[in-house]
Amino acid sequence: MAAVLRKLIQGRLPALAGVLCRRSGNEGHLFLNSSGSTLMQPRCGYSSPTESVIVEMDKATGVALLKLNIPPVNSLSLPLLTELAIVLDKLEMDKHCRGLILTSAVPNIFSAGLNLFDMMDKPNEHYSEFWRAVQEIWIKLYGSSLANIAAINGSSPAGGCLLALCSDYRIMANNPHFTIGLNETRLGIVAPFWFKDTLLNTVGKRTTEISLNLGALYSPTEALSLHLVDRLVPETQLLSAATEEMGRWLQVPDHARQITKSMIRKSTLEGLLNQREADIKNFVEFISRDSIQKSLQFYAQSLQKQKQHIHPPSSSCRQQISSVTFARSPWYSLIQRS
Ligand SMILES: CCCCCCCCCCCC/C=C/CC(=O)SCCNC(=O)CCNC(=O)[C@H](O)C(C)(C)COP(=O)(O)OP(=O)(O)OC[C@H]1O[C@@H](n2cnc3c(N)ncnc32)[C@H](O)[C@@H]1OP(=O)(O)O
Repeated sequence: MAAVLRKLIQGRLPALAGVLCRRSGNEGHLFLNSSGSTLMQPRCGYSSPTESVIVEMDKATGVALLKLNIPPVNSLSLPLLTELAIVLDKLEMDKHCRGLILTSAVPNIFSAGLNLFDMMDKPNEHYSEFWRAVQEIWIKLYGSSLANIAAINGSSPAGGCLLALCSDYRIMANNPHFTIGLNETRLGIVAPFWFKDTLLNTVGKRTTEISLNLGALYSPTEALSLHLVDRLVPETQLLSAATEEMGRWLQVPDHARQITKSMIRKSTLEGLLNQREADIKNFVEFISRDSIQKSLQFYAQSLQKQKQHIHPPSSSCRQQISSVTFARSPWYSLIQRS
């Protein structure tokens, strides 16, 4: 396949060769070096020593099922991001692997997004390392050469939603208790430009404007209507639906699908690749501000207080979910106090 890609890029798509050469530090993904040769490392196996990331490889189909497994909420901590990066690299380098289904081993939660505690009360060096790891996962997933389907089997706020948005296709369990969206503004923080771009590429400008400004979290039905997800299925059918959908993606020859995907995503990826260090600097400067730290602390405390004061939603009533979500906002805490 490397030879085919080389030929295509050198012969028929010369414009791509220059564009795709920049990510020499991210071997095995959709990127080629300037001479057109692939940057993939020798093929090797993979494993997840701590089982935070469970990988089940179907050798017959070449599809890897990757389950995030950090109870209680699959929050994306520095160790989890690091482990996930290693697993993604290994899958990308596995010549038998053609597709990836991303899901969660934790009931009712896909991922709660970035670990709040990695963004609170830490030295700047930690923020910097953490943000580089977040960038790395986005680059690896959004730029993956594998066909990638998210089987969203639970709530998926903020960074959890971003993980799902990196996939080529999103199937969500149709459970009205689950929510999905980029809710950063509700925490008093700002989704970085590449979160915004990933959403924009998926749902368009107007929906992005509304969703990001309001920090909206959507029910599965709402998410479907906005094309934030592509399909809803009953929870029990999620994995079979994802596997069936994967079959459709794998009917397309890999090289054609990969080059098409890279053409569509490369300018968005380059947006970050061209300014990673500046983006890290911005993040560290932003997150270490006293006002932002206070917002995050309010928010983390409000999550914990919910446990003491609010019973978990017991009916299928969406309104209840929305009010719980809003009640978790630091702004709500402030309103309550005044
Ligand atoms: C000049 C300007 C330039 C601008 C530059 C911009 C630079 C960048 C800015 C920064 C951007 C940063 C981007 C961040 C993206 C994120 O992902 S932030 C994280 C957002 N996540 C959330 O809001 C989700 C919060 N969690 C929930 O809503 C719920 O927990 C849940 C719906 C996921 C699950 O609910 P439930 O099952 O009821 O569990 P809980 O009891 O709520 O939680 C259990 C347990 O987990 C803890 N927890 C929850 N979420 C997180 C998390 N994200 N991180 C760490 N821990 C979390 C929760 O506190 C509970 O802990 P205890 O058991 O009480 O100890």
